[in-house]
Amino acid sequence: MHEHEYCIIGAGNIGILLSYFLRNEDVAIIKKNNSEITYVRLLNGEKSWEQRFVSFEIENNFFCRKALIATKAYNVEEVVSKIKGKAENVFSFQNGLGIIEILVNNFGVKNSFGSSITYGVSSCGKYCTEIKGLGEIIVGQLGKKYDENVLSEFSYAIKKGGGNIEVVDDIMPYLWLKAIINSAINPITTLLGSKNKAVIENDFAQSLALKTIKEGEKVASALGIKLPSDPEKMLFEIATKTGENYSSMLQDIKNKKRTEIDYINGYIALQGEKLSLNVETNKTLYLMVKALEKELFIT
Ligand SMILES: NC(=O)C1=CN([C@@H]2O[C@H](COP(=O)(O)OP(=O)(O)OC[C@H]3O[C@@H](n4cnc5c(N)ncnc54)[C@H](O)[C@@H]3O)[C@@H](O)[C@H]2O)C=CC1
Ligand SMILES: CC(C)(CO)C(=O)C(=O)O
Repeated sequence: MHEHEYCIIGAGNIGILLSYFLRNEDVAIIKKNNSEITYVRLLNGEKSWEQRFVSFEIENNFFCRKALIATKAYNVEEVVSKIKGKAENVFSFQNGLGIIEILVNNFGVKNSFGSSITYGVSSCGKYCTEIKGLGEIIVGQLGKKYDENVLSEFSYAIKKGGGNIEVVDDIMPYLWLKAIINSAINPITTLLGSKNKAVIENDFAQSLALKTIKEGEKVASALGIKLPSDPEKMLFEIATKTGENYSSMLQDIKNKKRTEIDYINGYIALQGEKLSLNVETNKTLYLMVKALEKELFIT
């Protein structure tokens, strides 16, 4: 049986970024199929790094003290069903909402950790990822820090590997803040086929983005979630900082891959509807992106 301190599930962009920060720890990479991972590679400006890791399939017999789920949001349920009983503490790194709840339902609140990542990484080939924008990892648990030891071990290891990380008391407001920003940038740039800067430079796109954000703020507030910063201000900051990038949703559509819209605008709209709030803008953006996926035969 494989036993490791860290298992990174998913050797995509975020999985490789995490493997880089944790390169000196006891790490295994868990992959989807039996394709051989000879090494993973990360490009950071002029610098390039590559390393071999122990890797095996999720069906194998293993036990991990910390399992880091680095798949897309729509793969989390399946991953969780496959690692139940094989992992002690489980971390999620997905954009969007409703993910940490899946962990809590399966591993309990004390062993579930959520995060919000503002690094920007994109693929540069098989098992290769490129850092496009520096950011940070904000990590925490639901409501409060239940396991300070696990949080500090993880944060110490990431820092040692050169990553920026902040541990917070309750991760939920951070997850909502990031999701509200994504709810404005991602679908609008996807539908326009534009870079992120379109939501600030195109005045029509900007007013749609601000309407979307206002709705998300209303839903969060009705749920009693106090956002850690002003999402409107953050929209301008993030769209400026990542202005030349294409959002992950637009990249997914360009690559004919499923988007995470269900976990962003879809989730916000659903919560808003349950509270009888007007969430028409989020609902419309959700339906437009789902319609686009269908037109492109993406399932
Ligand atoms: N790329 C970025 O800059 C950022 C991404 N995120 C979030 O991180 C998450 C991951 O994004 P990326 O790394 O870009 O996606 P990706 O598509 O590059 O990587 C996902 C990986 O998970 C693997 N996977 C799927 N199911 C699996 C299974 N059952 N077992 C093992 N591996 C499995 C896939 O084969 C793929 O290699 C997404 O939710 C995204 O929104 C968050 C912040 C920034
Ligand atoms: C912050 C932003 C919008 C950067 O592109 C992002 O998280 C994404 O594309 O998913």
